[in-house]
Amino acid sequence: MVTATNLGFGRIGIKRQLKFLVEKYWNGKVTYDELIEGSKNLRAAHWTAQKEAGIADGHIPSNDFSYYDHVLDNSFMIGAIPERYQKLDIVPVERYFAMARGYQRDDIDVQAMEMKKWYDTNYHFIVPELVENQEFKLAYKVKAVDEFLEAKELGIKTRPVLQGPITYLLQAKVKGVDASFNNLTHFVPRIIPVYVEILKRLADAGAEWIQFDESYLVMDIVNEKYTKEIIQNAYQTVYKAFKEAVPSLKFLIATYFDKVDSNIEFVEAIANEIDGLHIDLVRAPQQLQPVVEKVKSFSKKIVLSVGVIDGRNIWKTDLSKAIKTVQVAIDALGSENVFVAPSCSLLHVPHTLSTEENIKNNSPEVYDWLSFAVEKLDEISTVAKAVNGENVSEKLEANQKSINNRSTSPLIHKPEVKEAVKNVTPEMLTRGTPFAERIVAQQKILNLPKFPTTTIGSYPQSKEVRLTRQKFRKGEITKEEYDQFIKDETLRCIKKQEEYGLDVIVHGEFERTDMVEFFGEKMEGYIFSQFGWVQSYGSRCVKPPILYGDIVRPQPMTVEMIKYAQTCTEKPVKGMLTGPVTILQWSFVRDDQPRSTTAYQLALAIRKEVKDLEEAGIKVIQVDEAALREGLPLRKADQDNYLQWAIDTFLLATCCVKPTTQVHTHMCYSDFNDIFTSIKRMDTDAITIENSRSDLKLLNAFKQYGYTNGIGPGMYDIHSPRVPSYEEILERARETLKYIDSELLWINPDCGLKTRGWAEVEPSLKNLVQVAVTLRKEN
Ligand SMILES: CN1c2c(nc(N)[nH]c2=O)NC[C@@H]1CNc1ccc(C(=O)N[C@@H](CCC(=O)N[C@@H](CCC(=O)N[C@@H](CCC(=O)O)C(=O)O)C(=O)O)C(=O)O)cc1
Ligand SMILES: N[C@@H](CCS)C(=O)O
Ligand SMILES: [Zn+2]
Repeated sequence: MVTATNLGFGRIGIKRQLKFLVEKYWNGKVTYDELIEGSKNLRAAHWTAQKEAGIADGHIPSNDFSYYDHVLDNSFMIGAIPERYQKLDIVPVERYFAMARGYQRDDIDVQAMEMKKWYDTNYHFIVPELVENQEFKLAYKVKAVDEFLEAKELGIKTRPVLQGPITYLLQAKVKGVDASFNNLTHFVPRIIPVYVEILKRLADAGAEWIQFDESYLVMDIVNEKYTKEIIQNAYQTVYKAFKEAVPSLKFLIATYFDKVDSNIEFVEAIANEIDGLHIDLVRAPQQLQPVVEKVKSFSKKIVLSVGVIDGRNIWKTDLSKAIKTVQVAIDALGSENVFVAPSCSLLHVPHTLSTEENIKNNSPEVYDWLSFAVEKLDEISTVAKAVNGENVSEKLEANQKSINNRSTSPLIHKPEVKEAVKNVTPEMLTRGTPFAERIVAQQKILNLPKFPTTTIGSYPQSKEVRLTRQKFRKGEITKEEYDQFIKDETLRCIKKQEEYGLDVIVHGEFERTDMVEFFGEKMEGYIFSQFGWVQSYGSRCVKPPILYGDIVRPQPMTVEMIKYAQTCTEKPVKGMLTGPVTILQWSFVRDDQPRSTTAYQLALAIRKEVKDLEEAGIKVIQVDEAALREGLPLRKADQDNYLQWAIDTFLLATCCVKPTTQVHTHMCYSDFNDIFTSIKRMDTDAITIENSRSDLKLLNAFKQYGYTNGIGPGMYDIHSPRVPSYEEILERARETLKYIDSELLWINPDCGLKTRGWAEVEPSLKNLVQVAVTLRKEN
C-alpha cells in the first residue's frame, strides 16, 4: 500500500489568527496563557484537517508550527541561544521573541538575530548563530515532544519534523572565527547528544517516523572547505549515532526545492541508517529515474517519498500525470516503499480555496483551476487511493476536465502580448549613455548634496490607513473620500520628510496594500484571493496575486499619484515601481510557459509606466527588484540562464528614459557576491540594498568588482522595532566608507518603513539625516 503523507502545513490559520494573536501578545493585549491556548487550537485544527483529508496516521507533520520561525525554534530547542539573549533577565518566551525581533526596554538594547530568505522562497528564517565553544543543551520545554504529545491526546499520530543537523549547521554563522573554520567538523560531535536526547524523548512518547529536513542536499554543497569526505563523514557520524541511540525510530530525509543530483552519494552513505528519502518532483521531475535507480540499488530497502503535488504554487495538479510518476516509483520499489507527498511543506501556499467567494463568483473558470493547501491534501490522498486501486474515477475525470479547460482557455492567451515580446530588440535593453555622463547631467537638475539621503518607498501603514482602506472596500466610504484620505496622508508624509531633511522624497505608498498586489490589481491577466495569505516573516504575511494569463497594462498605474506627490514639494520625488522579476517572484505565476516569458510581459508593462512617469516630469524613478536575488536558482548550473533573462527584463523595463532621468533600484537580501556582475549589468544610477543585519564585509564585493554607480547599503534594520541611535548609524556609515567610495554612497534605511510606527520612524530618520550631515563635514 502506498501511503499518503505530508511534509508540513501553514501555521497562520485560515484567517491569519496566529498573526493577530502574536501581535496582540506583543502589544500586551493577550496573556501568555491566551497565546498558548490560541496556538493549541490552531494546531488542533490543522492536524484535524490533514487527518480528515486522508493523510495517513503517523505521517501528519508536527513541530512545523512556530510563533515566528521553525529554524529559530530549533535553535531555541537545542540551546543555541547567543549570550546577549541568555543574559537578559526575562522569561523564555520573551527571550525567544527578543532573538527574533530585538529587545529594547529601559536601558536594555539588544539587536535581533540575522534574518535571511529561505532558499528561493519569500519566507524568511532566523539564521542560527553559534560560537566556537558552543554548548548545545535541551531547552526546559522540548517543543517537538510537547507537540507530538499534544496531537497524540487528540488521537492523531504525527511525524515530528526536525531541522536536519547537517543542514542546520551549514546554515549557521559562527561568530569570531576565520574563514577556514569548518562548521561540520567542529560542531557535529557536539550537536549529536542534544538531538539524541530529543529523539529518545520522541521515541518514548510513541513517535515512529521522524522527518529530518536536510534541504541543503539540493545545493552545490561540496567545495574546498566542505569536501566530499567531510560532508559524507558528517552525515554518517550523525545518522549512525541517531540509529544506534534510538533504533526503534524511522528516519525520513527530506529534500525539496531542487534536485539532489550527485548529493545522492551522501544519502547512499547513510542508507543503512535511514528509512526514507523525500524528493521534489515538481521542481526537478528529471530526478525521478536516477533517484529511483539509486534507491533500488541500496542494500537496505528504503521508502521513496515522491513529491508530486506542487507545494510552491496554487494550480490544480494534473492527477493523471502525478499517478504515472508515482507508478514509476512503485514499479521499481514496490508500493509499500512509496509515499505520496507534496513537493515541499505546504507552508508556502494559502490555507484553503473554500473561503474564496470572490474568485468563485467572479472568475468561476479560473477558480476551477486552483488548489490551495487543504485542496492539495485531497490531491495527495486521491493519488494514493488511485495507485492503491480504490475507485476515484469521478475525481480523476473532473480533474482532467479542469486541466484540459485551463490549457485551452481563451482567457489566458492574447496574441498582441505574445507579439510584443517577440518584437523586443537589443537596443531596448540599454541606456546608451554611460553612468559617468548620466550622473553629471542628472546633478545639473537634481543638485543633490554629497551623501544624499533617501528612504526606500513605503512609510507606516498605520492601523488608520488599513482601516480606511477596509472601509472603502466595504463601501462605507466613497472613492473620493478614500482618495482624499490617501492624498492627505501623502502630503503629511512628504512634509515630515522635508522636516527631517531628507534629500530625495518618496510618496509613502499609502495607496498600496503590497508592492506586488498593487500592480497586479492594475494589470489584466491577474486575479486576487481574499484570504490567500502566506507567511513572509514572523507575523507578517503576504497575499500573492495570481497571474493566470497574458499581461496587459490598460492604463497608467502610478502617474497620477506621483504627479500629485511632486506638487507637494520642491525636492525630487521618486516614482516608485516594482520590477518585473519581483512581481513574478511574489505572485503565484502560471506554470504553462517559462517564467522568463511571463517576466518579459511584465517588463513591457512596467516600461510603459516608466515612460509615462518621465513624460509627467518625474526626475527620479525607482524600480524595485527586491526579489531578484531571491529568485536565483539554487544550483549554480542554472543561475547564468536566470540572471541573463532576469537582468534583461529589468533593462527592458527601465532603459527607455533620457540620460537625465535618474533610475534607482532597491534589493532586499544581502547575499550579493554570487550575482555581482549582474548587478553591474543593471547599470542603475543608484541601488539601495538591505544590508544592516549582515556582515559589512559583504560590501567588499562592490570594491572587488569595481562598482562605480551610486549605492546605498541599508544603514539600519527596519524589520525590528528598535530605534537606532545616531552614534550607531554613524559608526556603521564610517565602516561602510571603508568599502564604498564616498562619492557613490547614499544614506538610507535598509528597506521600506511600512511595518514600523511613526514613533520609531521619526527618531530613526532624524538620526539618519544627522549622520549624513556629519559625514559631509568629515569627508
Ligand atoms: C518587502 N517585503 C515584501 C515581500 N513580499 C511582498 N509581496 N511584499 C513585500 O513588501 N517579501 C519580503 C519583504 C517582506 N516584508 C513584508 C513586510 C510587511 C508585510 C505586511 O505588513 N503584511 C501585512 C499585510 C499587508 C496588507 O495587504 N494589508 C492590507 C490589510 C489587510 C488586513 O489585514 N486587513 C484587516 C483590516 C485592517 C487591520 O485591522 O489592519 C482585515 O482584513 O481584517 C491593506 O493594507 O489593506 C500583514 O499584516 O502581515 C509583509 C511582508
Ligand atoms: N518600495 C518598497 C520596497 C520594499 S522591498 C517599500 O518601500 O516598501
Ligand atoms: Zn526591501
